[in-house]
Amino acid sequence: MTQTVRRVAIIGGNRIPFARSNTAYSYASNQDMLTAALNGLVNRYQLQGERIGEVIAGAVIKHSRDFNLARESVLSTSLDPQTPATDIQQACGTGLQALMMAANKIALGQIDSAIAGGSDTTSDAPIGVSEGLRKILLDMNRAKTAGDRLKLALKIRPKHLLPLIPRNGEPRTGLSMGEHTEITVKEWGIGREEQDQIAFNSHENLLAAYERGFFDDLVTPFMGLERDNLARKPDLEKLASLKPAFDKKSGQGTLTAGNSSALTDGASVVLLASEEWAKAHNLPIKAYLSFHETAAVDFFGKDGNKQKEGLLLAPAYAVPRMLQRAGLTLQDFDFYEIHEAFAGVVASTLKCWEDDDFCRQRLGLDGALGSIDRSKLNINGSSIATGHPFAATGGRIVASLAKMLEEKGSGRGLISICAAGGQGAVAILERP
Ligand SMILES: CC(=O)SCCNC(=O)CCNC(=O)[C@H](O)C(C)(C)COP(=O)(O)OP(=O)(O)OC[C@H]1O[C@@H](n2cnc3c(N)ncnc32)[C@H](O)[C@@H]1OP(=O)(O)O
Repeated sequence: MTQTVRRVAIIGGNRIPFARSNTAYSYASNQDMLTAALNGLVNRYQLQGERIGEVIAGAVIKHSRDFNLARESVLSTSLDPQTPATDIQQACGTGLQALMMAANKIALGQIDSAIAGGSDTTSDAPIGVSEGLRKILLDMNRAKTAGDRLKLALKIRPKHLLPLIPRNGEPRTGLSMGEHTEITVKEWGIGREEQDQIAFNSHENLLAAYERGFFDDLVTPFMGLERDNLARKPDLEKLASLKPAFDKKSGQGTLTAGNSSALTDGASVVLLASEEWAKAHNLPIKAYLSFHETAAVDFFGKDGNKQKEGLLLAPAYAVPRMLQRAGLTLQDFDFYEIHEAFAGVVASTLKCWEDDDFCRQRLGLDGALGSIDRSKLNINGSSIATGHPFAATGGRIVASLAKMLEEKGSGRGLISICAAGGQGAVAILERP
């Protein structure tokens, strides 16, 4: 039996405006937000009653009540309830990873249509209870008599009541994403000025994109919010005046609240399909997802490995591997969408590719990949200005890039997303 691989079409996406945590969506759950993003997509492409091949989506910060978040959200929309749904998690790579998995099923002919995306909220982060209290509560739940329950309740001590607040940290190192990035920018000699300029461009580009109506058919208002509420008119002097946010003591810290992505709430989804399905539904194709790749790095020096790598630098490895498979160079792109976890990550990643020694020794190439034309980088803003609801960033980027390619008429765009756990997810979208 032979198996043909089909092209995977991006029809389009939808997201709700992203909100700085503890602001507009303080009382929204992941399910509320993912459902809103899905409903916007359903309305835009008239998918009411449609049985989609599969919905794949996830969240990084989840309550146990979320269960299969993707399925529960599907059941809250007007999609056919016979639409199967799968929940996934790959830290900040979740949205793009969901898309890759859905694309592979379409490419192999297992399904004809899919919706992929994600949702995240740090406003509604689960607060855990201490291990001691958890054990007592479980025992109380199993206790047969009121007396037994009371005996167990009397074991509760003040120390048991300390809550477990989730921390935005890397479990194996105990360092936050920002602390890791401070190490990376020092290693790569990335200065404050370059980081602030990337942040400035992000806000300026996002605001300009909103003004020219670029997001009119990509963003559905939610809970009274019409635009990403972290976007602000940028001011380089103000950016330069902000104090270091993660390295506060050494006097050498360069990451600030201005050049880092902020904790954010939001959700995004993308509709993808086979060409046949798109044609049968009379839906124009914006772009094709032609290549994708993931990579992981040893960021903590397992077994004394001295060649440990920057936590958020895995895309520096994933992109060259993907370029090799695609037979492309780093310069063969009209658009570069590099997720701005921190401006310092964008600058460090670009510097890796410009560095002859890095490319030879770590990537095994014949020489540096070279520079990109920075005027093609994140031209409609990225995570510093929009905000970064972890699992929703992949869908935001894919939907925006597909629309940019549609507007341009033809071309190619590179997506690069770094993720906690030392991982990276990257992809190429093309419009012939
Ligand atoms: C793979 C990945 O993606 S890893 C990334 C995962 N995400 C993260 O790790 C989140 C990182 N970010 C954070 O933890 C937080 O946003 C922090 C620590 C950087 C900043 O948090 P906060 O201190 O609460 O930020 P806050 O929004 O209050 O800003 C601090 C100040 O900077 C100012 N500021 C922030 N951005 C800007 C800007 N663009 N221009 C001017 N001023 C700004 C604020 O107005 C505020 O000023 P004020 O104190 O006078 O009110």
